[in-house]
Amino acid sequence: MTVRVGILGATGAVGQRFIQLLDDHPTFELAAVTASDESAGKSYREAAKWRVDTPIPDDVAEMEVRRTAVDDVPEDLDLVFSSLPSSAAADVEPAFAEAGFVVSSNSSNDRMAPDVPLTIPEVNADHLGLIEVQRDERGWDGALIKNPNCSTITMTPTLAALDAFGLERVHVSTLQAVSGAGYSGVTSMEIIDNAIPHIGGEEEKMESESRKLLGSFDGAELSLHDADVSASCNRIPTLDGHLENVFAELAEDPSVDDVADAMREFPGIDLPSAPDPLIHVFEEPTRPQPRLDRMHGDGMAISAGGIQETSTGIKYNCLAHNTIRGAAGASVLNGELLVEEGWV
Ligand SMILES: NC(=O)C1=CN([C@@H]2O[C@H](COP(=O)(O)OP(=O)(O)OC[C@H]3O[C@@H](n4cnc5c(N)ncnc54)[C@H](OP(=O)(O)O)[C@@H]3O)[C@@H](O)[C@H]2O)C=CC1
Ligand SMILES: N[C@@H](CC(=O)OP(=O)(O)O)C(=O)O
Repeated sequence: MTVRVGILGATGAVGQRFIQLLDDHPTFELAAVTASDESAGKSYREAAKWRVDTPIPDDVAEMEVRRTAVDDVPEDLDLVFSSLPSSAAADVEPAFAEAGFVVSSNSSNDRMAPDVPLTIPEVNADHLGLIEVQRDERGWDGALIKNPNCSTITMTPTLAALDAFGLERVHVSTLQAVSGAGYSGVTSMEIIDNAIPHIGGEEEKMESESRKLLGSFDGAELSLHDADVSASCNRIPTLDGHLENVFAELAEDPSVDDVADAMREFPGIDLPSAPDPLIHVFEEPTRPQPRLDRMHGDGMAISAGGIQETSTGIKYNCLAHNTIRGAAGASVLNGELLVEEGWV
């Protein structure tokens, strides 16, 4: 089966990751790339400042970049990935869904909308059922689904594993790579020899998105998980890979081994881009590390380590590649789930 896909915002940092991940994909065939009006009409090679560590695929390099508008992309696209700035995505994505396109988006707008599935396939695939609610409420033939923020997606599979012991409260502190801010997001003068203890909006996203992902869907309505989540977000001078220190309080009192087993055995999913295992648990207290561990499972695995008991529960570290598992790879995996479950 071949699924014809397009990418909205294909020339940007996340768009380039999409192109890298879709090259030689077993199911998805890239049929259209869009960007801003300034790039439209150019070849992809001309329009994109290519910064990914593999060459631009030859066929993509010669593709013409289209305007990001419903009437400028082929009508027969089966699935559209979106990596637009959220300010542009807020109008564009609903217009595509209304016109009948199924949109798998990485942008932050609408992630918390009650009728928009926010999905990590291994954690809450059943939330895709919200598409029916969305179509009823909005009168759309297409659909809009989201993957979470990169820092949220790094910790949430480990929290899902811990929920077997009754997740009650989470404190998390992040050490986030500069690529999360985009190529020009932080200047070298700001970040070299430094750490910046604030990332606008990030803490609120981690606190709300994680509770939606871990929440339950009864077929009509989604309830947020009861856990209290508090985040503190920091930018550090790594290139890729967000490392996070998590402190969790649980209803039960599992041992370190119980927690490690629950993470190791947390089920993955059988989709082309899914890692196996989902969570790689290290015994060494000095792992995971961004440079050494961000490419586990081709950049799609979550790494965890340093699991210890505390006076109130459990603490550990976790890590994921922020622009692969945390961005383009997450949207591609959601696209694969949409195909598998018959929404595309
Ligand atoms: N989860 C994560 O870790 C990350 C998520 N993100 C999110 O992904 C999205 C994209 O980020 P990133 O790739 O860094 O952004 P970039 O600025 O690198 O790329 C933005 C893309 O959107 C296009 N674009 C910009 N404005 C418009 C517009 N008004 N209409 C149509 N197209 C437009 C650009 O085209 P052109 O080249 O012509 O300007 C480009 O293709 C953002 O929402 C960001 O927050 C980003 C990084 C990491
Ligand atoms: N804010 C994230 C990246 C990002 O753009 O997140 P979001 O997808 O929520 O907009 C970071 O700085 O690492």
